[in-house]
Amino acid sequence: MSVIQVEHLEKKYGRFRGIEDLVFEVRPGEVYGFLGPNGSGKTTTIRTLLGMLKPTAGRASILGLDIQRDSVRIRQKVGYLPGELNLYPEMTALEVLRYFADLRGMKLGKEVHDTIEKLKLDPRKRIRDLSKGNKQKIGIIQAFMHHPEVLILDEPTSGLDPLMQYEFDQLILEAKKQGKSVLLSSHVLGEVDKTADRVGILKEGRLIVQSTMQELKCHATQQIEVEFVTAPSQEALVNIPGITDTQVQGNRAIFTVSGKMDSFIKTLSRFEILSLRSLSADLESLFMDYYREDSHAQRV
Ligand SMILES: Nc1ncnc2c1ncn2[C@@H]1O[C@H](COP(=O)(O)OP(=O)(O)OP(=O)(O)O)[C@@H](O)[C@H]1O
Repeated sequence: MSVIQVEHLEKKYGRFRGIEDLVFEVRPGEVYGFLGPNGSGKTTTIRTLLGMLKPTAGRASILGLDIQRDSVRIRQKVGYLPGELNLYPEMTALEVLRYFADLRGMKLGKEVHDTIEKLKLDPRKRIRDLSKGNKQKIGIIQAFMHHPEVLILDEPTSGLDPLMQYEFDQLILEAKKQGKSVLLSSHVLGEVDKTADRVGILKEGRLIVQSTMQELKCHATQQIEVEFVTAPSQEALVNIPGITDTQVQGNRAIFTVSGKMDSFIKTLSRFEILSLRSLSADLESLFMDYYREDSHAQRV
């Protein structure tokens, strides 16, 4: 059974499009990266799933509960981080976290204090004195604190520095290890690529692509730097299937490989090779292509 099941969900704001005909699922123990540029409908989807907005068509369920009928029970079972967090400015970080814990009938345990430390949040500071990133940490901690089976996080890492992004990834990977399911929205692929199993890309209210991260990586171009024992002739390196660009300098070459590596590796095996180094896959530019192009292709 899917943990989140979305069937032809639509939300219009009067005449204006929010989301249209959304179909996707989040499976048990899966991290689903919900990606899209500004205004593509990520927040509308999440707010509809949590019963804050009424869908204009379609249906969805979370843990088998209907998003319209059972929204109160859903909210109890889900850890939610809203896109915009409104916190009382005069309270300290710790007071706010205690307040969230009280709402859930729990005490702040050692685990929460450990996370406060890991994320380097100063619990004594007042909300009004905290930076955007530090406020975001409070949002993240409250979403995880009651050990929910499902996490729905709207742009959780906006405002976090790379070190904190790393700590956040560890929290997500730990939750995944415990079998939890996560819907993680972002407008940047790099924010979900260490944790997501699958991604869905939204554009103008519609899902234009669904893919596993593995498959997405297969479609991304990748640069491979090869050092040959003796410089190969230029002719020997042209027309290799899957190679979109080759730069040769002396006995070194950088190949831009698109898709599968198989033909490339087989061609290389004819040469005597000193070293081979993979430069990182260019996922970001693949992602930008999806944002730009009008494709409505659907890959799963
Ligand atoms: N209350 C509203 N009334 C009218 N249109 C709205 C309302 N809220 C959102 N929209 C529209 O719905 C569309 C989707 O917006 P939404 O906020 O869901 O996108 P998003 O992907 O979360 O964007 P961002 O990354 O900027 O937060 C946009 O065109 C937006 O203008």
